[in-house]
Amino acid sequence: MAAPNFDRTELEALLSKRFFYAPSFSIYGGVAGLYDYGPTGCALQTNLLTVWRNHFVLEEDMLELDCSILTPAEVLKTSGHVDKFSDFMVKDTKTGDIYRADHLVKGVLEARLEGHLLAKMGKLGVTGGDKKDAPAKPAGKKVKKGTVVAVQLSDEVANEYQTILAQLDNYDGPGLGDLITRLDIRALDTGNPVTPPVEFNLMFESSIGPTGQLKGYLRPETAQGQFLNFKRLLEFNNDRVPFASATIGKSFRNEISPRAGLLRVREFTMAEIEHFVDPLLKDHPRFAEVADVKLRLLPAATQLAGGSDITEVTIGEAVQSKLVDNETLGYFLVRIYKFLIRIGINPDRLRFRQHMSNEMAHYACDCWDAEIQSSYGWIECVGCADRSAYDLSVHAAKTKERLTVQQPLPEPIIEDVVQLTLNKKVFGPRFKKAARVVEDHLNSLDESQLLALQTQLATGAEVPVVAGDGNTYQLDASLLTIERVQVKHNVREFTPNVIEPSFGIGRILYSLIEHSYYLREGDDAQRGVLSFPTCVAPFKCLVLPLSNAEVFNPTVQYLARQLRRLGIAAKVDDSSASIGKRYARNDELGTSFALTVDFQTVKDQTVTLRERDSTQQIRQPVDQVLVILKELIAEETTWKDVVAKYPLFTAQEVPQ
Ligand SMILES: Nc1ncnc2c1ncn2[C@@H]1O[C@H](COP(=O)(O)OP(=O)(O)OP(=O)(O)O)[C@@H](O)[C@H]1O
Repeated sequence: MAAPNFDRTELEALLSKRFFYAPSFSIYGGVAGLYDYGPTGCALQTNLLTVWRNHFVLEEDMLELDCSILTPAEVLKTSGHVDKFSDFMVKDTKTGDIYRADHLVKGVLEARLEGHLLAKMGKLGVTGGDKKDAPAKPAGKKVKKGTVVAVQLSDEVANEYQTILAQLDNYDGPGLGDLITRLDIRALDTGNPVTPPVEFNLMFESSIGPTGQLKGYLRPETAQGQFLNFKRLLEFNNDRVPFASATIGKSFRNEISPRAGLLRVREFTMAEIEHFVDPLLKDHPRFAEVADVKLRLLPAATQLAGGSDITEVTIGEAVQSKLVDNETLGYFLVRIYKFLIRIGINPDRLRFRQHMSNEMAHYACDCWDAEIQSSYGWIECVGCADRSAYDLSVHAAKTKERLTVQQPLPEPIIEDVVQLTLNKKVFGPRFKKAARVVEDHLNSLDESQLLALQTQLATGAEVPVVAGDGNTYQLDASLLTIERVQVKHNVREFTPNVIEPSFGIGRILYSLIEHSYYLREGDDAQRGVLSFPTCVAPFKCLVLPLSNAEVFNPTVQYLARQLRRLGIAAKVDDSSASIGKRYARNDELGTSFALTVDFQTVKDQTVTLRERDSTQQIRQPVDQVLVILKELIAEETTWKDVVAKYPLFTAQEVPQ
């Protein structure tokens, strides 16, 4: 749902005019899901990432990495992406248009509910939907695109639709297929029937090197590079956990149907953290600092009951009641919240949604998405999952590298274990080339399986086993011994668990733009303003001479030089447009402050300083204004404090 009076078309026109971002390759017709950032969007993204680095990497003492994007297939096979990183798609049976299955179900059910609402109000409504957002037409009826047909549903059916929508992320492919058949879900744009859902892997495939033999993929997330460097990172951190690594970089996903601007693209910047922690010690040393922070939570249980009501609790309470699995996960939820608020996300349009069981990877023990509400609805912008020991374990098993922590124990521990010892003199000659595969099979047996084998061997019989190559081998008691022994441990060895906050920067950036946008009454028309907090504003200060009269040049040049020296991103606008127009232009860019040089400046070396949102101005000597500006940008003072200290300068005193 959009903010009141919000018009996305107007905002998109502003973003295009002020070159925040634009479709890539547009003069060749463009490619869906690929965007170029212009000077304004680039500056906004850079500032957002600077805040991110300060907030996470510096504040939490994280180890930043920059790893390869091109990834050998073997790595992503081991991580599970080759087999499971997919979404379900359906095809319009007549036009061949492709839809992501869950998005189609959502679009159709939402349109039916909207039609139901209109019918209840006794109206035939027309929504402003365009082709891509067009609600479903009733089966078989020809209806103009963008039209919602008022069709009253029974309360029972309407309730069922609400419940399905609340749980949609919990449906797998077959589940979506059942819904499509049972509810007669049809293509949004044509009303034609669609095919059953089929799985589509989202990774872009490539080959590395000239032979084409080494298959690879463009990485779909930055996490794997961090896991593969775990040993080096651990050593860098003096062999101790917890610690966190972080990466900012591009990821690639061949999205089935990218239709929502920056929110669903095929190439995007991610900022990901992997926090490695002892599985037995998931408390967090700084949890007390955040325990009282209240978050808006949407628990899995609420969604499974078909609801969407927010539970507002402190993170301390949420962890204590086990709603949030552990302190470290809770700590990161608050840190994510604070980051998003800091850059200007509206806290009332931010919630943390817990994953339902089917939605969560089988190895994850708890997962929450920071969802931000925009005109596109509630959109996941940050995922925060406890991935347990999955990633390090699978890479260790595949590569035989020890991706574990060895922790010296204060007191040695004596442990009873079942030990397998091979009689190598007999084992090697007996199995020859197959010795390795039989040994691997035996090593893969757990204690109870080993004990069962020992019982069988003790009878003196030959025992057949099927090894990893699919062949059967005969074992007898001369080949091995299995016994219970006591082992003394001086170190504890464990695979750390990983808590992973994963940020989609483009989604955050777009949501921030929507939350910052408002319209202000101008002299002739309403003007858009992007009210970015100064820390992320693409440009902090505009310098403008009243006109292009020569007399203003020395002060304008002086101000520009001083702002450069202070490291303040500024723009000089000496175009011939009126002052009002130039202010308005910069309000659209989200520029926080403006310095105006006028005839009085020439007389007494004073300039005006204007603040974007209040449009208030003060007038002070040039060097004094620079000091004030520096303090404002460093957030050492606020505009409220400034106007409490210096008299306001009224607009009519600046001729326009
Ligand atoms: N196609 C995309 N375009 C832009 N950002 C994306 C895209 N896919 C994922 N992200 C961002 O990366 C973050 C982490 O990715 P994750 O794998 O958790 O997303 P996801 O659950 O696959 O997203 P979705 O269900 O929306 O496709 C998301 O929170 C989101 O901000």
